[in-house]
Amino acid sequence: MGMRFDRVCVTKAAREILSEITLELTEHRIGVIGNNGSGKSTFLRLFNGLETPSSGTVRFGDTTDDLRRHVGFMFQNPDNQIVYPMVEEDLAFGLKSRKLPKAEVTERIERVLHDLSLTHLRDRLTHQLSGGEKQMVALAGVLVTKPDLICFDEPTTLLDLRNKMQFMRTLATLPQPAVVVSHDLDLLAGFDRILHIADGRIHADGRPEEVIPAYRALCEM
Ligand SMILES: Nc1ncnc2c1ncn2[C@@H]1O[C@H](COP(=O)(O)OP(=O)(O)OP(=O)(O)O)[C@@H](O)[C@H]1O
Repeated sequence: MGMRFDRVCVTKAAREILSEITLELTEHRIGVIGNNGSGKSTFLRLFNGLETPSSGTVRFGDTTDDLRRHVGFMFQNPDNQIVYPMVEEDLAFGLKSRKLPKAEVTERIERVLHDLSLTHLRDRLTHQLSGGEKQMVALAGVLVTKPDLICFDEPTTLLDLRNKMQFMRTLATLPQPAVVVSHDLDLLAGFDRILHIADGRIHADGRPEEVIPAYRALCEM
């Protein structure tokens, strides 16, 4: 099961931000690259309904509804994602609407904190965390919901080398497919498919060993 974009356009303030995007995405790891302002974040937000197309359709499998239930989203800025004062409360928040038994909520939180080596942050105040710690807590908040697919918008920008490596290990072991927008081209090198977006269109679409060097060459011109 994958995402399908059919002739998707997004227009804002009378300007076309994304134009006629038609794609079927079934690969396990998909990277999205492109210059600032090219439309990458707008494209990614379409995956879970944070953005709606001005025309065209976005489907997960057969459904256009309830994309948010299927698709988890990690924001570029973790402050957009963390809402509760305590880390543990914040992680439980994402599970509230799912009406899970309390024991399962606790078990999921403990497991994710352990897997990300974040157990020491469980009782910390979220507003006192460093940027990188917040980014890791935001990742934990996505993982506890066990989405079918996960979108990451610039997930490593605030991370130090240790946490970046932790993130990369986590990404490598995630069972779900993931779509990652990043300017960190090394992060995407081992991916299955890379989309290069330029001026709101898919400029190139293929294997990283083809698309990334071509993008680098364009940037050097
Ligand atoms: N609400 C809005 N109204 C008008 N223009 C917008 C709006 N949201 C985004 N844009 C414009 O759409 C374009 C694409 O923005 P987007 O954030 O998708 O780019 P991006 O490729 O993710 O950029 P970056 O790499 O800098 O994060 C930009 O020119 C931006 O200014």
